[in-house]
Amino acid sequence: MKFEIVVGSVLGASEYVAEALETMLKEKGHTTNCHFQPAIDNVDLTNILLVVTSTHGAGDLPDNIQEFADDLARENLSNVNAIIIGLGDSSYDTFCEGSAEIESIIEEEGGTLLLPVYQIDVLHHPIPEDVAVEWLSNNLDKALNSL
Ligand SMILES: Cc1cc2nc3c(=O)[nH]c(=O)nc-3n(C[C@H](O)[C@H](O)[C@H](O)COP(=O)(O)O)c2cc1C
Repeated sequence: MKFEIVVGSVLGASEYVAEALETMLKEKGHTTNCHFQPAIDNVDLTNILLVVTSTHGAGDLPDNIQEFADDLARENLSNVNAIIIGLGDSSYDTFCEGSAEIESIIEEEGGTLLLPVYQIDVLHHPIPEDVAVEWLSNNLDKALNSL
């Protein structure tokens, strides 16, 4: 399968997660395009959309993914299959709201989430790429079987 990995990050943690996921997916024989500065025109939405994003500000998406999210909300996503991983810190009462925003956009525009959103609390998982790789490895077959 082909994956478009779209990253929202301020401090780099989500980028590490995306890179680790990319390595794992390639090891399993999949193809990946990783977008650290995502632009809707460069993301092939016929592939599986894998969004990895943190939350910043007061529950906001990182700046680098904001325009992509706005553009995504203007698309018809009825043929889009997506997986979302959110990074956040549960000491904020806006825990992982950035990933929740992406989830809302995908659902409102008719897209399909292949798995429930996986939220990583960096307070408890200081190396988020480890749990992200473990989670996606364990759930990939289930996600792909639903296609
Ligand atoms: C200024 C600032 C604001 C943050 N706001 C939130 C927030 O509202 N909700 C949340 O869940 N996490 C919040 N976080 C935690 C980050 O999402 C978390 O540290 C994440 O791992 C950062 O990933 P990144 O390096 O990819 O940006 C905030 C972190 C900082 C430094």
